[in-house]
Amino acid sequence: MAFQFNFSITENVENKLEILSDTDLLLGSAQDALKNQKGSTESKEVSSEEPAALQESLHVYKVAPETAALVASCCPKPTEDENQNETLPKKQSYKVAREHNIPDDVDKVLENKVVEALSGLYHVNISVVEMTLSDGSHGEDIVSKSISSHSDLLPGVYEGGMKIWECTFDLIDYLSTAEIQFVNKTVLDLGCGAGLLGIVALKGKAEKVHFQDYNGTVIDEITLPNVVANCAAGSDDDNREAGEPTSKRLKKADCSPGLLSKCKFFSGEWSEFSRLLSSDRKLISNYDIILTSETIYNPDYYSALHDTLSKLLSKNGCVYLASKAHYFGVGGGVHLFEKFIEERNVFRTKTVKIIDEGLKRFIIEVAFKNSS
Ligand SMILES: C[S@@+](CC[C@H](N)C(=O)[O-])C[C@H]1O[C@@H](n2cnc3c(N)ncnc32)[C@H](O)[C@@H]1O
Repeated sequence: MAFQFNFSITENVENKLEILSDTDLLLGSAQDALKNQKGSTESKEVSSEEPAALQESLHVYKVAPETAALVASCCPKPTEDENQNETLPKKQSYKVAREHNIPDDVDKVLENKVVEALSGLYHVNISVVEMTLSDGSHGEDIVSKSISSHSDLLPGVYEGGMKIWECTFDLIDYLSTAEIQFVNKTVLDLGCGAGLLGIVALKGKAEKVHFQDYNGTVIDEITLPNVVANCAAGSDDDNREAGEPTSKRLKKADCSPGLLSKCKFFSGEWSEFSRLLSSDRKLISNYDIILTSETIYNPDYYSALHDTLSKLLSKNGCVYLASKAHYFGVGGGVHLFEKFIEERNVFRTKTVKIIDEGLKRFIIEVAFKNSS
């Protein structure tokens, strides 16, 4: 596959977390640090063939040859700790799925994190997380790989979970205005990244909420801390009204064990994840609601995604999927995914919202054809 993901480097991200469009990059602080180190001025890497307006709205840009070389060298090479699936092409490596334990001492999860509030939800400041991980000594080393390749998507290595993507906020809005009920439901936030969708379900009194991300680093450093921050005593809505300082260092999580015990956290590639759930009877493997945002950018993953949805969704369950119309440079998008679904003839889809500002975005519902 040709590697064409890349994005612009934004300035002005220090010490603040904003709702990001896909031209924004949360690696900002760490990248600035790297820039300063190199004493160089990074410039946007865009194709001169794209119209200027289009370039601005894209998060994917043509990749420099040295980046392509780096991505190519990252992806196909199997490493000792990566699972090699016999049924998959030999050259590709896929992350084995695993469950991440919630530490007994949840205070530790928020150590060295800066917690901020946005749209009534707490989340850790991602730039700070990246700074702490950018020395390359941390497991998957996705921060430095992402920085050195100038990319927030490295297929098979890093799938973008460190950043909060725009459609997450579209789906949060939709869930609220459509008054989607989570009470007593089992919910999966698939490709969760920051996990804000699952957190909304948790706050909506879901019975169980599971979070899945490709990268274990994302789960440990971002998703789990975000869930803990939102479960923390005193993090109820009353404390998050306008005027509240948006950034604070939580010294003590004081997390409600009741809420946290409803959650489970998983990393790994989708086929591996659904296999893990199906193989362990202690794990729920049928969800009433699956929430997923910005996960259909890469057509190469459609088969695994489709099969995972069909294995994990309960018979009368519903998937709420948020996506851009099209992911330039990567090739995926709503129409291609809907066509894929139609051909498989397992699910029906319904567009429930179109957001027609900037790059067109969609919320679609996916349910089994034979459901009631
Ligand atoms: C672009 S990010 C979106 C993150 C988050 N949902 C949001 O909207 O901010 C795509 C997410 O899908 C997950 N993902 C993408 N491809 C995957 C694959 N083949 N297997 C497992 N997870 C994958 C990644 O973990 C990543 O977090």
